[in-house]
Amino acid sequence: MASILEIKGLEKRYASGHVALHGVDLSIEEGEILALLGPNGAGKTTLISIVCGLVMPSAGQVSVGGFDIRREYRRARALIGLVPQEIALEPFETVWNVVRFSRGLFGKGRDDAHLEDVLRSLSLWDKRDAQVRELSGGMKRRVLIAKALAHEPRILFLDEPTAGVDVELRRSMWEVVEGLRARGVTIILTTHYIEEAEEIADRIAVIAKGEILLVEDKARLMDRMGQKELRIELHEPITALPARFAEKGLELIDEGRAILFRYDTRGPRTGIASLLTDLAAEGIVLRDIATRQSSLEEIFVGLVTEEQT
Ligand SMILES: Nc1ncnc2c1ncn2[C@@H]1O[C@H](COP(=O)(O)OP(=O)(O)OP(=O)(O)O)[C@@H](O)[C@H]1O
Repeated sequence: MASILEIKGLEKRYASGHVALHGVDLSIEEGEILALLGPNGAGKTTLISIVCGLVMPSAGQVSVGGFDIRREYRRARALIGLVPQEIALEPFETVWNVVRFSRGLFGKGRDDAHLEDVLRSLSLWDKRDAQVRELSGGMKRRVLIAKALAHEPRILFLDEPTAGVDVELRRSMWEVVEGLRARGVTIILTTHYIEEAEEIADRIAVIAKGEILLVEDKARLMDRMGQKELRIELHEPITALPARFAEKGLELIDEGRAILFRYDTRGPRTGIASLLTDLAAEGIVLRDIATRQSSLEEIFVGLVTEEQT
């Protein structure tokens, strides 16, 4: 599939001397959802701002749909929709005018059918004549998305779409993103909520201290780096694990009612079979066993900590 965004050797040194981006390379395929995951201050907003032409890069190249963001700024920018972190909307303007003006700003001709389609897809059609100030926080966020889609961009940036919103609103934003994906919009979202990346992204890029630590297909990442946990419920609680088990990295949890065993899915042997035999030999009777894949959160924390040590 063709790439819609190409970033090569991107550097940003702010006037303060702070290096916010350090040799970033990234290629985004048309139609995918990429989550740019990183802790506070990692450089996510700086990266988006450069692609959108709001911040000047110190070095490197960025092209959107084949257009260089500096030499062919207008053509590149026309392909991008940006949903900023902060809600900045004119309170007395109607929803309809917000999207109509935004389309006009990009020099696009009037297309009421497209705007209706965008508003309907974001469940805002009934609110088209309402003023922005009358809307709930969740609706205002959706208006920001509608505004960003008004000029028919091919790529949409969502900068921390759910920062500071409650769990319910976060879920409804995820549904909106899912709907946009179904319409073929390429989406790059920044987040420091791992749960968010895990839920909606096709690929995950991890950024820390201005460097991309990895970019990988979500499922493959979880598979490659994933550890599994085996939780063994005991029939009777025990006070301590026999010494030979401590060496295997077993942990006694839930006040002696369960044992936790972490194993690597990539190894030639998991060690589960011998563990179960050994437990039986010690007279430990099992009640139930369950396995769990480690979450992206554990993978992420592992990566960022590895980088810092
Ligand atoms: N205008 C600026 N001048 C100097 N330093 C800046 C400027 N803007 C950002 N920075 C610094 O660059 C680094 C990256 O900031 P950026 O906002 O890109 O990070 P982020 O990953 O988006 O963080 P957050 O998740 O907190 O939004 C930070 O250390 C920040 O303090």
